Amino acid sequence: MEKQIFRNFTKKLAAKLLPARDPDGHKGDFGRVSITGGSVGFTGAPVLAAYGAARSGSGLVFLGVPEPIYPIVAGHCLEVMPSPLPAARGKISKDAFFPILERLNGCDAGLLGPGLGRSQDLSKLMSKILEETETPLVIDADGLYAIKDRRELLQKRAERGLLTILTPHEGEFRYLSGDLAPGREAAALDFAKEYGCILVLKGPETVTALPDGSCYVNTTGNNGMAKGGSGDVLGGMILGLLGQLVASKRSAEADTDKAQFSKAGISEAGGITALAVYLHGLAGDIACKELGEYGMLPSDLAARIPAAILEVQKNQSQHF
Ligand SMILES: NC(=O)C1=CN([C@@H]2O[C@H](COP(=O)(O)OP(=O)(O)OC[C@H]3O[C@@H](n4cnc5c(N)ncnc54)[C@H](O)[C@@H]3O)[C@@H](O)[C@H]2O)[C@@H](O)CC1
Ligand SMILES: Nc1ncnc2c1ncn2[C@@H]1O[C@H](COP(=O)(O)OP(=O)(O)O)[C@@H](O)[C@H]1O
Repeated sequence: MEKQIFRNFTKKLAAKLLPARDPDGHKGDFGRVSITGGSVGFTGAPVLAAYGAARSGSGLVFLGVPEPIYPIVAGHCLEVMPSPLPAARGKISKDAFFPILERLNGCDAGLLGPGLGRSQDLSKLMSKILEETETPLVIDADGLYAIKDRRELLQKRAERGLLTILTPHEGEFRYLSGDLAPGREAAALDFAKEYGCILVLKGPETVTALPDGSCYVNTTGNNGMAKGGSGDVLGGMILGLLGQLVASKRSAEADTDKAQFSKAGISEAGGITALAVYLHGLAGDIACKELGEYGMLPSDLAARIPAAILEVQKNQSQHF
């Protein structure tokens, strides 16, 4: 009988899953991560994602955006390292394939999609990247739209032992052909099993489903987060924590192939993903207490990720 665990994610579990930080660690030990996104009109999404990753403990965060928005994005980046990518009509163009691939291949994890925009060329470009890179990937927002008709690429990555995490809200889940009729948990699990990916179905009580049939149901968050940009912060947080997981495996076993995710590895990645969802909601709850659900912004949430992590760390010292 397959596993079907509907576990409410608690602070105690968060404390257990929060990755330990080596006191002697350097930035390379805490994950190099890459974000690809942005377009004219969507300049905030990639920056919010980048700060979601940076505030979650990433050692190095790279951000690739189309050349026309590069000066705006760079003006919002201090710790994050932005670079301009070839563009056409305000969006990343197909000529960006090699620079994106090269950057991804040098990283522990990549995020594709925040503010990317939509076009046939972008769908082809994203599909080619999914086929070519072995780096673990988080796909969000317009990245999901880009691959909606090429979902077999997810199964192919899974067959090669490559990790892919998808983060749709219910609207995005529907156009990925997800069927919500059986209920959110069952729907997320069906999709994760069919495509061999980790599926984060966002909303109140976000569900993180794993292909092995287990899933986590989140317990944090509030309606002050129902504002454009909150999801972008979450994509970055998942990326940041995933990068740390991959980097820790890389340093623990010198000969580990970062591309291969065993069953145990996927289970760990699922735990880290659910942890990111929990911390994202907790940061939102802290922002809500201070600012209220009307006025709090996704950038306020991103600024409170450190407070959320500290609250979980306090629980670590109480229980372990
Ligand atoms: N500051 C920024 O630069 C922002 C950029 N954003 C970017 O805008 C692009 C479009 O993203 P959107 O999510 O707005 O795409 P859409 O608004 O096109 O959403 C896709 C579909 O889902 C429906 N939908 C939206 N949210 C839903 C929910 N929570 N539950 C059920 N159905 C829902 C919509 O009605 C639509 O049919 C993305 O690339 C995203 O990253 C947004 O995140 C907003 C902020
Ligand atoms: N009412 C709510 N309660 C708890 N969390 C919410 C609520 N509304 C939205 N969220 C969270 O906020 C985020 C919204 O992401 P998303 O729908 O992708 O929007 P966007 O990409 O525009 O930021 C998700 O993580 C979701 O779980």
